[in-house]
Amino acid sequence: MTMREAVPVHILSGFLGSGKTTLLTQALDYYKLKGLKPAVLMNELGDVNLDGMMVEDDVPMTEMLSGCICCTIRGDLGLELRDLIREHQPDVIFVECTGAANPIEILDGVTDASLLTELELRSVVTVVDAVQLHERHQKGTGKTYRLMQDQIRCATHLILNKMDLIEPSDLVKIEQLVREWNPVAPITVTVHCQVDLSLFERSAGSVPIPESGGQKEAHVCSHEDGDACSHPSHQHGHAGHEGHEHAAEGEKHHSHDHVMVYTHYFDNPIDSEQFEALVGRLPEEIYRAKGILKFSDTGSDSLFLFQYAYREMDFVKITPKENVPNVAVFIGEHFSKERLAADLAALELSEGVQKD
Ligand SMILES: Nc1nc2c(ncn2[C@@H]2O[C@H](COP(=O)(O)OP(=O)(O)OP(=O)(O)O)[C@@H](O)[C@H]2O)c(=O)[nH]1
Repeated sequence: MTMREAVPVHILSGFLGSGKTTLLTQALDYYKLKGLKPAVLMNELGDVNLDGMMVEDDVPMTEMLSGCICCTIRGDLGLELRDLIREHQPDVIFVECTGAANPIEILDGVTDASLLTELELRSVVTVVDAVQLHERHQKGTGKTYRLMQDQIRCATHLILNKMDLIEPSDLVKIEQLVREWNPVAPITVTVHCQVDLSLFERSAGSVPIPESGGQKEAHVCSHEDGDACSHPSHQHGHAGHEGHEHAAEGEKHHSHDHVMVYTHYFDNPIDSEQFEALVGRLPEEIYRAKGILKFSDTGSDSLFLFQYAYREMDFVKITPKENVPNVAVFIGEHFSKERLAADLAALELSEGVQKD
């Protein structure tokens, strides 16, 4: 067997809807333009991979669905990465975490000792939704806020995204906040994640891999209590939160245990205006939604990729090559799935009534 160099791996982290897929698609184009072969491991909480629709067919992609790689399916991460490498021999791999994932747990999976010769973790890039962070900071509490903190702390690069939605005066505050939590990672301020993509190449060696046996204590995060992570590349002890070790695996709490997902499959096309009105009325506990929708009022065969992230709605017309489900995924905390399901079903019902 010929020895290949270890494949560089980049972890894309960031809260739900912050812009990870937006960054990923640009990074893939960047590598392809250089004549290189990128691959993707994508993890989604829901049971359909809608973000995967944004990745072109020539990019090898492994999907880990219906769970979060940072906990429920973490054990499979190393195996999936290894299979991806052996099957496709990519030049670089991007791991897109679910927005609810704590990246430090994924670091654990990626730096598994048995993988050391095959892959090399190069960076953890966290995309920060500046609007969400700002608003949640003003409230100052909540599990989501603490998860965002962890995602920021564990990054080797920070992308402060959605600047078009932020007042310049707030930007200063957000930058200060992020700096407090992560004093070392370079920060890039962006709209639609437009960064100099050579950052992925410059990041060489910034996340040293533990030497043997995984040395898991070197990068374990305590999320529930808002503690700092002791990251291998920047062991930043915060006042009162010195580098710490975690309790045993079974005692770990995950800061996204509270995140709920509801997936709705539509049997029939629905009215676009009624759907928009419904999304406009969603409770604030539902902070992310996406889907592929077939509307009854926008011409024949019109399919739309639907995005909703922190009260911003977006519809893009798509023409998929294969049959795709008519589906919407809703993600949030403590919302009533039954009520949402009933509201969505009512859209289909009212369609039927209109047609009769
Ligand atoms: N206004 C604005 N919208 C943005 C910006 N960046 C991304 N978006 C939009 O935000 C939505 C979510 O972007 P994604 O890239 O899918 O976010 P994500 O982090 O991959 O989302 P999850 O995978 O669900 O966690 C999309 O509708 C994007 O078009 C930005 O800078 N400004």
